[in-house]
Amino acid sequence: MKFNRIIVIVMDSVGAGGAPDAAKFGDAGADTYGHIDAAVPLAVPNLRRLGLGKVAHIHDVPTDVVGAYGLMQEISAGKDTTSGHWEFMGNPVDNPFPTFPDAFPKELMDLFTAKTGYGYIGNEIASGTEIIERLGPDHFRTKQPIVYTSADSVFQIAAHNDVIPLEELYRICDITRREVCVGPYEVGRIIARPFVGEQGRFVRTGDRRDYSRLPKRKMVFEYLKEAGCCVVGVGKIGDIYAHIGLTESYHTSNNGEDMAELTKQLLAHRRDKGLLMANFVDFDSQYGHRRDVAGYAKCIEDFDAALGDFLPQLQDDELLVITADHGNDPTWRGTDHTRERVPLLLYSPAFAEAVDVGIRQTYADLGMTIMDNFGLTGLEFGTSFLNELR
Ligand SMILES: O=P(O)(O)O[C@H]1O[C@H](CO)[C@@H](O)[C@H]1O
Ligand SMILES: [Mn+2]
Ligand SMILES: [Mn+2]
Repeated sequence: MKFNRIIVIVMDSVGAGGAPDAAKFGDAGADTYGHIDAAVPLAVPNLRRLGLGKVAHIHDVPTDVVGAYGLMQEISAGKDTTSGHWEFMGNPVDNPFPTFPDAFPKELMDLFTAKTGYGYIGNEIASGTEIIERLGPDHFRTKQPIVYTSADSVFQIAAHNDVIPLEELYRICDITRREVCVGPYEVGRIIARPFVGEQGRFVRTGDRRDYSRLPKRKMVFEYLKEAGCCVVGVGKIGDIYAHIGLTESYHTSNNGEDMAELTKQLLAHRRDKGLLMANFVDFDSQYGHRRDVAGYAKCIEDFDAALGDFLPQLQDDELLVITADHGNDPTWRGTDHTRERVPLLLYSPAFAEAVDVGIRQTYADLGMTIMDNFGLTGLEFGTSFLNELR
């Protein structure tokens, strides 16, 4: 089968457990879908119709499956968003991005001050919502940004909009990306974390911005763009792929906006060939890292309901792919991502039968399938599953 448009939805962090190398990450047994469903049985009729029940450990509700389904395994050295996404598009990350379990060394922070002109408070491993409440008074008093990291390869910079205006925060992040976090300090992402409100009730705004490091290999987006295809990113896609190879990019603030924008772009691109891709971040940022099981379950159910309105809009010449970039089991220890396999759910109204595409050995199988669909070559990693679809 061939399609004119491929629509990829990444449900950020909604893994299905079972990664063979999970123990290397301290995650043997982690299972985002399985553990959420064990706590709050999920009502997800649309995902089930696409075959979710065949690949995730969720309670058994007999359903007529209309999609093709499988799982994908990650080969990248990391379990962060960037590694997962880049691997989708043919660029697995060979060396782990640097992490800083003891916070950033003085040498790096001195460089931060020299290059940005700002001091800093914090410089610790922290949860973003907790650290802004705790250091809020210091932040207002000193006017310095709050710097923190996590188990991921991230340099996060939080500032209240009244202390450091948004554009100034972005400027600090941009300098940090280009001139501070370089060489051995080349972290996966610099993240701007603006917030507003009163002490005790601070809220982070949707103006978060991620500054990705640059990929070392050419990825699917660039091949598509060169071939004259549209490459439309929705949500964090532009940031995650360092704005390379996109023909259009639409920033959004939450899952609801993602679905609305994706639907709008689908309708706007009906005459084009190419890729539309959205990353739905709320699962991860609002619930996974917060270890909020009930909230995560509700978020999945809300997504499923929105999917119920999206699916009937698809045409025969369109293929929908729903997957995830890593796990973030909200029942697991800590507050970080978990190494897991991810579901691979495929659907087109042109499908005649449900097909099991098995356990894919790398996320790059998705990218290779997209290349195959558009008759492109050049990607080093991945095996296409296009011929398996019926
Ligand atoms: O606690 P917050 O600020 O949400 O940070 C989380 O968001 C980062 C990027 O996804 C992760 O590394 C995790 O630390
Ligand atoms: Mn992610
Ligand atoms: Mn995350």
